[in-house]
Amino acid sequence: MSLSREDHANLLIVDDDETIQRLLVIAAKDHGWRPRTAGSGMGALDALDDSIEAVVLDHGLPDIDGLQTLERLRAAQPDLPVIMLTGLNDAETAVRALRAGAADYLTKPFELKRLFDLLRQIRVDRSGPVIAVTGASAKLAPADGLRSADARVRELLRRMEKAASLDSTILLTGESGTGKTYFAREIHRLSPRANEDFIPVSCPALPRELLESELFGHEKGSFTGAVATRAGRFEQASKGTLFLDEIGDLPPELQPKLLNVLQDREFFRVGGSKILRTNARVIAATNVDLHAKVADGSFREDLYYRLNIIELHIPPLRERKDDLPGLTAAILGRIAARRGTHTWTLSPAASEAVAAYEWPGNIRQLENVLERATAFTDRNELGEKDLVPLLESRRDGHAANAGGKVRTLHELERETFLEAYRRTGGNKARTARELGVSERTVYNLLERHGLK
Ligand SMILES: Nc1ncnc2c1ncn2[C@@H]1O[C@H](COP(=O)(O)OP(=O)(O)OP(=O)(O)O)[C@@H](O)[C@H]1O
Repeated sequence: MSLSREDHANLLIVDDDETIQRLLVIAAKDHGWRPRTAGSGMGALDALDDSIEAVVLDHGLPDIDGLQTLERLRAAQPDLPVIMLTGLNDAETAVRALRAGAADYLTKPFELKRLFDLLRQIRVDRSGPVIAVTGASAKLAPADGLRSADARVRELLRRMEKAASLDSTILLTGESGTGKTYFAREIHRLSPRANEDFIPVSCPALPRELLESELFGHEKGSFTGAVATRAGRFEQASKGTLFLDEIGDLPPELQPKLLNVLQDREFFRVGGSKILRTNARVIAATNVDLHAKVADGSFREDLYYRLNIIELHIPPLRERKDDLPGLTAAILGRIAARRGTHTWTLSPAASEAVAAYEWPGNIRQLENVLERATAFTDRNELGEKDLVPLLESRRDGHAANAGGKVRTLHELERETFLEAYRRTGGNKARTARELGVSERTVYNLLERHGLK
């Protein structure tokens, strides 16, 4: 183990190859860093202290490997950005490093310039309040959602961008309305498949037989109503991205079929006997705890691990309140652009009300509230009065018997439905779950009460 300790070092270089160590030290100094070196995983842990701003970590180390070192370093300092150096063609390690929280990875041999560009960006990210992610997305116009004032979300964005280029299956987790679909589209947009199709499929929206046919296609005559042969979404998305929303609702009968297609890329159409192949990249999303579903036997463990190659968890809005001003401005800008009007600002009191609220329906609810608040004002500034009545408390709305007046069943249904629908920020799947009905019933209710 070689370990050189310099006071106030801010970059830890971990590599057992002394030539590379020396090279990196010289380059680091040239780029204004104060390097410290370690030649092993345990050495890296010894060398870590609060002054270290970032780590460059080789995977092939003599004692504990780079991934284990990464895990221990991040357990010691959860926000520590680590750039992993992996071997050529070692995509698996790269994926595992990103899953374990690496900020980025580089395959050896790499250009020093690329490494120090990444390190510079890490510094910028850490010092600036609102930044755009680097790399592929920087070449495109940075989307609103790819900015964050929250360190945890910035890290997520970096991992997301990296994962976009890898073609691996991704599992997006997070509460309803946190932006899983939005992120899935962004991942597709940042991926090499950007010019191909992005095909979303909502698992609970269809009954089992139709979902199977939707995903895998069917042969003519394979069931009543199958009047013609139809290609499924896996075929259509073969060059692009297939987004499986609410994957936790995938019926048990379809889980083995999805597992097969993820493992072997092969499947049959419903009623078909010809093996078909697909190259679709799969992004799945869930707002339920799939672990718990595995534990209670309603979701296959092997499928869970197949889907969860890279997990990206989007925190709820109440845990990233620093992002509220940026998201509010972005959403207001979007509404203004759509309506062809000026945009709006929030008065200090309105901003405070927004910040104090818990946003159970997350970004979708924020969007709905801003849509409604801006619909009825001629002013450029939204005040507390424009917003507060739209921020419902969970206890509100139980007006089934308000004023002792007897309601018709139709009215009660409408109120109960609307309450759940608003509380979930207009999310149909979650409304369905809250009310214990199917998602199709939610569509019927919207229709029946003239809310479509
Ligand atoms: N980062 C963001 N910036 C701006 N708008 C966003 C962002 N994330 C999400 N949104 C908007 O918030 C709304 C809800 O997002 P989205 O549908 O992606 O959530 P979701 O997590 O997929 O919800 P569900 O689990 O209910 O399907 C969308 O209209 C989306 O455009």
